Amino acid sequence: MVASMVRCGRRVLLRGTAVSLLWRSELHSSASARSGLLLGLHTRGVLSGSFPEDAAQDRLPSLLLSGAQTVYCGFDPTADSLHVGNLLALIGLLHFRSAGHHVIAVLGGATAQIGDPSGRTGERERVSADTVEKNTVSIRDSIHRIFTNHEMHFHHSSRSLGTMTVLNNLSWYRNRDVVGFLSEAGRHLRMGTMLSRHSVQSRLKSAEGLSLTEFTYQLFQAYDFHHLNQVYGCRIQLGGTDQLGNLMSGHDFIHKVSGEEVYGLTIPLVTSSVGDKLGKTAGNAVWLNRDRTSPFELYQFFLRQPDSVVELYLKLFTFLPLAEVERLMEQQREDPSKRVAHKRLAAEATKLVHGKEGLASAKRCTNALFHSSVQALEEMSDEELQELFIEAPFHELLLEPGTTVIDACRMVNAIPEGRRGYQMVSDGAVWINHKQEENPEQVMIPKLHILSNGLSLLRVGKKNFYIIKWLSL
Ligand SMILES: N[C@@H](Cc1ccc(O)cc1)C(=O)O
Repeated sequence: MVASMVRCGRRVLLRGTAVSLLWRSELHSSASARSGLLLGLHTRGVLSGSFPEDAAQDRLPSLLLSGAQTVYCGFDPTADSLHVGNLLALIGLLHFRSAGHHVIAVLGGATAQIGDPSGRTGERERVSADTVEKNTVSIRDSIHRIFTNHEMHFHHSSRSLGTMTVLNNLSWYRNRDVVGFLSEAGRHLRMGTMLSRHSVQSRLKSAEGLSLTEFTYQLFQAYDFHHLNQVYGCRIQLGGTDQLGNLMSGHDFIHKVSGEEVYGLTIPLVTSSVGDKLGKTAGNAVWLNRDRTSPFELYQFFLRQPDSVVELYLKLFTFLPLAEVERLMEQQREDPSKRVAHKRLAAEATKLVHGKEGLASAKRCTNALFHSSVQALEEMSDEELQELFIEAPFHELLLEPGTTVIDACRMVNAIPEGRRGYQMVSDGAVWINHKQEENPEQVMIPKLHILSNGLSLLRVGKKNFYIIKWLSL
């Protein structure tokens, strides 16, 4: 069993007293709408630390109370979809937006081509400019979708939301000449400090080492922060705990250029007990784009989480008030077999990522698969059915009058040829639309064997599924 935990949650506990004092002072400073945001996020576990470390004590809370701030977080489009691990950073931005602050998601069209060495044991394979561009489009869409879902389903307060902007950092590097950039920007970072970063040190010590390209990464992320500071007045950057070095470089850079105080806030990296990033166990990443991970799979991923983490995940991955989380946990303790907490977690997270329709699809698929519901099967679209039975071959067949069960099985090569196949059906190995069918000569009957959406779900043995879409002339 994979028990999960928030890795830097431990760090928070170690420094517990100091940190909670830091965030608590914000609560005392004002009762205005934005008060308690940092404390609230820290209590939920969404924020784990800040840079400068003592800023969370008074300067940062006062800044947040002084008026709407601009907060940013960056994502490198090295794949065509974000994954569950990135969801927490988006949720962090959404909390700030709900509190009336303006948020910017930066897509690293430029930085994805450099490759961030933070948290990586080896150099990334180079991603071509074309691929990065395609990835950027698909990730931009998913970020917009998630922000819209949040606005529609999770922002219940009368307070107005801050703005949300998605930018691509390639737009400010595309026309920069390399000599100009190095001679201007490069001067604001010191080699000694850059070399001391954990991401650099750990790689320098490894057999693979670190390329110059990767080493320059922190300069780019620092410059991004500076650019957003100049253009949008952005003074806060969010990032995973592995981003701390990059957040510090941004802080140093801006401090050198303008003397302005800016802040970094870290979000815990959620890892499984075996140390994998959340959702990346056994090479099976859980993605936020439907064509990679269906709403049903995402729903099941949260549903399957061990009991030990469900409370934490409700705080991290949903916007439910803490009192509601507590109430759910009480119900869960009363009757753990009902899995109320898991179900709510799965529903909330799926609705955030895929909207109401996505959640309905996840539930339909769950009913069709695990509760053998024919009605759910009947309501499913071709796309859903294929998502559900990812491995199952999909066949489009012409429905001729008199087609029998054995004909259908043979047409999709579900059973061996000849006598053996015939015997398998008679022995009860074949199920159509969740009903056992033991008569090979039985004619395929509409409504029973063929659902009103023109589909038949054929199962041979325990888990060999075949989807047939019947076409009639
Ligand atoms: N370095 C970040 C992504 C990022 C890119 C550009 C930025 O300006 C900020 C962050 C990561 O790998 O997660």
